[in-house]
Amino acid sequence: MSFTTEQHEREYLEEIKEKLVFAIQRVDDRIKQFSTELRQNKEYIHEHQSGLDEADMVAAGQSIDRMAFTGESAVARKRKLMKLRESPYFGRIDFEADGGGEKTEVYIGIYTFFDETARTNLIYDWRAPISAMFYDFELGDASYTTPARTVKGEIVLKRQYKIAQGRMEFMIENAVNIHDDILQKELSKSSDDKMKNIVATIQRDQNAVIRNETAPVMIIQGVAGSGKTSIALHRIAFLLYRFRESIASKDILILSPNKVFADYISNVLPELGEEQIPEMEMEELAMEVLENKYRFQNFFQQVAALLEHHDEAFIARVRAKSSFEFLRRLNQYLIHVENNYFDPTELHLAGVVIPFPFIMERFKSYHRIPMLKRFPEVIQDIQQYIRNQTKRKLSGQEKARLWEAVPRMLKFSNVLDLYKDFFTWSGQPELFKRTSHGDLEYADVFPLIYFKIRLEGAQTYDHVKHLLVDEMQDYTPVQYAVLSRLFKCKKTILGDVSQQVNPYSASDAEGIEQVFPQADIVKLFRSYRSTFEITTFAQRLFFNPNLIAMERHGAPPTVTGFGSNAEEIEAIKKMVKQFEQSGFKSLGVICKTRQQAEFVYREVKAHGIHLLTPDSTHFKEGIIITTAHLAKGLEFDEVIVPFASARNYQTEIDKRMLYIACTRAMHQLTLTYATERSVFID
Ligand SMILES: Nc1ncnc2c1ncn2[C@@H]1O[C@H](COP(=O)(O)OP(=O)(O)OP(=O)(O)O)[C@@H](O)[C@H]1O
Repeated sequence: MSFTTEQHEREYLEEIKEKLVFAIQRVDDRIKQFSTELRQNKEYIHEHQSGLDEADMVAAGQSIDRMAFTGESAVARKRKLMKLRESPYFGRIDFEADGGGEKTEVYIGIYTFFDETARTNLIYDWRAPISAMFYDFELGDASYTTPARTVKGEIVLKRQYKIAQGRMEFMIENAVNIHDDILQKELSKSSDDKMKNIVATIQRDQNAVIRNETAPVMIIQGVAGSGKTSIALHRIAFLLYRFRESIASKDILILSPNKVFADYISNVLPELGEEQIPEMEMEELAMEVLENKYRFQNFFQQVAALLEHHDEAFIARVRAKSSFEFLRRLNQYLIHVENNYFDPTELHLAGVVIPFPFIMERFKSYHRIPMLKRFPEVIQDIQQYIRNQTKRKLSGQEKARLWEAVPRMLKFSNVLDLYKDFFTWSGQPELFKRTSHGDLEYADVFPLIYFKIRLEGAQTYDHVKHLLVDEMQDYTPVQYAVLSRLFKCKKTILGDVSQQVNPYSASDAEGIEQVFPQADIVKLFRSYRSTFEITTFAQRLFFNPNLIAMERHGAPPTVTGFGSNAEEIEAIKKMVKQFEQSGFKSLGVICKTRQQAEFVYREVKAHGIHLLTPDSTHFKEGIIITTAHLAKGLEFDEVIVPFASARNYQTEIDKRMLYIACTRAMHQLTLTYATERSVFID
């Protein structure tokens, strides 16, 4: 790149920064003006309170609310401008539309910056239609689509910039495939904080997912570190921008695996200028739909039970309830119930005989209403039948008799009883068992909810306009059937089938597609998180022939054996100390079980080390000791996996945990064991 080009860009950056400073001043003045007016209005109301009638008070209140809202928007605008001043843009394309139009210089940043004096867009939001070309095309023919039309033309120049604290660190002229240099730089950085935005380096296939506006259900199946969660959050930011008239952050819901993960990703949308979206865990949803009427085991407890004891009967129960076949059987049984469990008898009331076929026919005619909710309709029809015969209204006592007789014609009155009956009907009563505490097993919770929805109905979540489901592999077809009935909105569902924490109960994209046949499936094979060496190591645990590892190199993972656990712990303590001097910012010590994590925590305990358990609600920076289950979705510069011994990692579920733990490492991975190493890393 010529010196003059770079010099020119640096000057242009200064020009833009000046304009930003000027814009910030103007917003500041407006904010001051709003707050003065607001104060004056409040004072006026206070002073004239006695002279104002109710209507005046309401009007004054509304005016204050309006002013406060406008003031808040100005404050938000100022925040965005301040951020832009630090890093105004990261890319530029010069585009010539076909038909001899003018060349447009499109500088792309995290937000729009519109120069009100010149009435031009100085910076385009990365989500603007024209900005899509930055991600989709290199130099040459290009096009972009607006809601109204497709514009074709040519990109004649393309540049990338790294601007931090208002200073241009470097710029790259893109004659060929651009993204790799800057992407490599971004990926090799240390990470000490929560998840970050990736707007400057979104890849083409990722961009297609982010900007997909049409899919009613979008399933993203991607290998570990392929950017699924990042993409899903950028997709939400995109949808909030594209459909800003009809969708706000509060209308989106993310079903997240746990509170730590929810906290870990909570920075991304605010960084992109959007508000955080509401979050819920599956268990919270279950509790809400079941109206807190049942006590049940949660998913963490189910997985812990599977890890701690190899109980064949328990595994069989979990496995049976996670198949698509199970959902099919539930549906078959519901048809059986519909056809056989309402058994009307002839009724004698008010001197009239109501024949049972009439009652049956009325009951069936309401097949669209859940069975347990049909009685009011059927009873009303019977009353009408009697009125037609007797030409009089029924007495209170007669009505009470009807209300007693009709519900009794149904062979059950309680959803849980019916759910238990399902197992008798299917000839497998042994598949229903409560935990040793008398709670429902986790595997029964969503089938029970499914029955509740079908038999009693349930509240729906119509206020949710987009549902995001992360870690899709951990949910069963029945869970998806429940989600499809509760949430009628569009959905983005993402996960990685190799990262199941419960191999007996997991879904892949094709399985989920059976519940959502209208879904678009996208598969991502390029892994960005880990060095080539770490990805290659993890591939030996679960080989995916389609996976593409980043050509980013680092130290090969090490596997170190010790004579005893005590020696192993001493070595881990040393590694933690070394980490503190290493220049890395985050370390995850990832164990198989909670007990092991607690043990390491007690042994290594030192200032600044955090233990994450299923009860934790926040992600912590620095050194974290936790389990593979909880570490899922997180990442660390360095990962230590203790107790990688033959005894500790021997079953299928153990292997999954090991895989999850290893794939959390970005730059360095160390496994330790005492006596004999696990066969999985042999
Ligand atoms: N286009 C990109 N530019 C820069 N960084 C990226 C890009 N795509 C992904 N990354 C980085 O790769 C890492 C993994 O991303 P993310 O956590 O979203 O992946 P994931 O597929 O959800 O991972 P996992 O399933 O293993 O938890 C993150 O550090 C993310 O910032």
